Amino acid sequence: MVTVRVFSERASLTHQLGEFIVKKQDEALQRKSDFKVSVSGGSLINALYESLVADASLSPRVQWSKWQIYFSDERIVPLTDADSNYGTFKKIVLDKLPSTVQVNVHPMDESLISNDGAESRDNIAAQYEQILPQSLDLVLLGCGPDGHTCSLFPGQKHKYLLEETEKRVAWCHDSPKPPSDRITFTLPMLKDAKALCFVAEGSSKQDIMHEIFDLKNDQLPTVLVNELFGKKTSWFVNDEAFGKVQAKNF
Ligand SMILES: O=C(O)[C@H](O)[C@@H](O)[C@H](O)[C@H](O)COP(=O)(O)O
Repeated sequence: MVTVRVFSERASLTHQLGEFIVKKQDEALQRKSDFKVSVSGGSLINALYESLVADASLSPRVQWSKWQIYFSDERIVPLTDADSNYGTFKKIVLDKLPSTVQVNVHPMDESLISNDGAESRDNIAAQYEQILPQSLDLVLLGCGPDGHTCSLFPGQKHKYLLEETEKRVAWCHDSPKPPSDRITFTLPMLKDAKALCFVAEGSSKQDIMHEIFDLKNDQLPTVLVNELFGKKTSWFVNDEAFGKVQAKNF
């Protein structure tokens, strides 16, 4: 059973998303000295800016210096490339913070990119796995119109990613969403996280929301996440994305 929150106003969605994240931060900081969170790419990053930076009632409650920030998936490009999830997060969120704020961010090691070949790609994933904690306090996720999350894509060609039981970070090749070369958290990494949170907005997500929440097509990575980790999984969606969903219980 997942928790789904549907909003008609963008400002309410981003505010409640921010409240949710700050609550997870505060709970983590009651137990220990830092808050370990991972971020995905795509439209989520703009929502995070609205929630955590632009929202004047929430931004003072974000204890950035205690955050350890990782990436749920990353495109294998230099960190300054327009396609880099780290680069986008830096530009949209981190660069907007006052210069006095210190944040601990853990991007992919870009010095490993120049070597070609499968072995080196596997090594980038393995090296990223090395720097990850055993358990993240919160994993922030997007959902693509094909039902992917992180860089776990549906379909036979990418089944190896969903079938991974050992590696916590894997190399995703031939991604249907460019760029084609990526690293991604796998299900074992998501399994050990304390909480998972999806954000999905807009009419381009209508058909896939229907497939996820009404048809529960278990070939979709997002449905697998809901089924395997439902209790700790929350969705923040808007009316437009949820326009075709009939289900009332999730
Ligand atoms: O690096 C990536 O491509 C993302 O991490 C990816 O998994 C994203 O979260 C979804 O594709 C949703 O993106 P949108 O919200 O932009 O549709």
